Amino acid sequence: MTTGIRVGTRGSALAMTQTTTVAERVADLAGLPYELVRVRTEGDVSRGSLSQIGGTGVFVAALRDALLEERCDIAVHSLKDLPTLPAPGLTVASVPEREDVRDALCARDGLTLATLPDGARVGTGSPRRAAQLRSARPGLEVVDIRGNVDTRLGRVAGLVPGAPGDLDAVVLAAAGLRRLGRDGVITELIDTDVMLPAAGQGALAVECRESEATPHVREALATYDHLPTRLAVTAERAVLLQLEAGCAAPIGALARLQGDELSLEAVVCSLDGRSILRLTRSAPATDAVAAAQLGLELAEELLAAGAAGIAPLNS
Ligand SMILES: NCc1[nH]cc(CCC(=O)O)c1CC(=O)O
Repeated sequence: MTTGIRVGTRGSALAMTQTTTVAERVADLAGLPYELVRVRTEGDVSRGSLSQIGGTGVFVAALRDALLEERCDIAVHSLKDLPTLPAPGLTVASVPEREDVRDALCARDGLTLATLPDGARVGTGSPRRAAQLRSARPGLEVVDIRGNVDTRLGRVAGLVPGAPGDLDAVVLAAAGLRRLGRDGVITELIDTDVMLPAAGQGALAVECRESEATPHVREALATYDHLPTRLAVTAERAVLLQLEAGCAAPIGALARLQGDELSLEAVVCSLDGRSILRLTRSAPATDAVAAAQLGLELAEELLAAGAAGIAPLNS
């Protein structure tokens, strides 16, 4: 009997493309076949707003259960959706090379942040994006939306034929649009000086059981790991961990590795976008311990500068 790699995935178009890309690469490296195992998550089922569903990791918990119950062998997550606390018995065995980290404006008529008229309605479900949008353009009306990528794009007037667009623009992660082949709708890749992305944005995480017994699978995942990306996201996530921040907190974090130097930037925003605390810190980082330490130190600096008074950190 041949034992292939069972790869757990959510059913959304984005999850399916991400997972298929990873599965093909891992299977190729391991020299084994693979099959996809579809898992429904609470985040896909519920229609409530993300902040209403509450708790971290609504998209992730069901996949982790499937791993622990041995219904699949590896699971692919968007790293920014992965709770900062590890799951007992599981390990993030691979963090592949990151896609574009930026947020993308998808507007009607080619409009950009600079050219959207005052009063324009811009959709996002993310308090981080909402706050930074309000800060960049106080005249915009930010509208709370959710749903998968196509649902969101369909809300923009004239963007998706036949969809009743009631918004002037939406903001989505460039990475997701690229992976879906939908980056043609992007009218502006928002500079990270204007909008700092979420910790882990644009990166994927491949999780497996700590006790995963197949050496070919373990080795394939280790080979697929991209150290610069892993160091960057480790630092970014350490900021959230140290701030005890929830997944809906208005916080951005972005690290970049230049040579051996890891440069980490983080922002904490008030929900109305009027107070923005943004700090940068660098340190030599060649391993995950040093990267995590950098994130921890930047979080302490943010707290010392009053982060807890600016934003609802635990939301
Ligand atoms: N929270 C949903 C989610 N999780 C990951 C991505 C995009 C891809 C990525 O950041 O890797 C998205 C959609 C979005 O924010 O536009």
